[in-house]
Amino acid sequence: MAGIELINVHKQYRVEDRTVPVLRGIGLQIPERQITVILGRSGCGKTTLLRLTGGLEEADAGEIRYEGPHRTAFVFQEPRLMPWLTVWGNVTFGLEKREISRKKVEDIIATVGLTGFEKAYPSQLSGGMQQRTAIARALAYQPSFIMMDEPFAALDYFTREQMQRELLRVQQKQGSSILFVTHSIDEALILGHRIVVIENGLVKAEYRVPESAGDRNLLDDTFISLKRDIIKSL
Ligand SMILES: Nc1ncnc2c1ncn2[C@@H]1O[C@H](COP(=O)(O)OP(=O)(O)OP(=O)(O)O)[C@@H](O)[C@H]1O
Repeated sequence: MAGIELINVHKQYRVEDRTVPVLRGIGLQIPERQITVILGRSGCGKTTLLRLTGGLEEADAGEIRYEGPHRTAFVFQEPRLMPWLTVWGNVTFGLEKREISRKKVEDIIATVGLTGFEKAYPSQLSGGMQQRTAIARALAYQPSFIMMDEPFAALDYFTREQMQRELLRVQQKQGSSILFVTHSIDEALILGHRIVVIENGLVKAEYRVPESAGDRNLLDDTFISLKRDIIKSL
């Protein structure tokens, strides 16, 4: 299976004279062209797992194997846009002209619903629009994987719901490979093709969301029973 494989990954931090073990032997397959959600309580090591998988930090032990070409983009809780650049400037920041065509940038901006705002500055955008710009920037980088760390956590309920639906649509359209961290079970159920529950630095449980789940009505029996199972495992 193409994607990323984590084999017995360990990570600990030192805080003053204490050692804080965070990941204690994570084994995980992260397939391409799907959304894999990492779910767990606050402090269980989700962000650490994402940072290691994305190459921002190194594991103390174990192995992270990338199959195929490897290029990672990140989307964080805050959009982290350059305030002095427009939407267009932010989306294309750091990219050479030959790396991406004008048409492709226009398509990506359209995909995230920002057509007409290319010349706007971050201060002129709502929180949701800023986060859409951050997602467009990640897509423009044409990564093999997008690492998303609670990207909608700072948004209000309605914007968050809308952004989740939009992300699913974008993922389906682009066939993107996404690793998505959240502590919200509902968000995991709305977005995940696979949901991985982390506890005590280990993979506690893995769930596959049935393909037939279609447009993801969380009040469907399938989702209610899946949610019940996840709550039991948390
Ligand atoms: N750079 C660091 N130095 C020391 N300790 C750290 C560092 N980064 C994370 N930790 C510790 O590792 C543990 C896991 O942190 P992490 O941010 O991965 O958890 P999380 O599951 O993403 O939490 P949350 O949902 O609250 O964001 C925490 O106890 C945290 O204090």
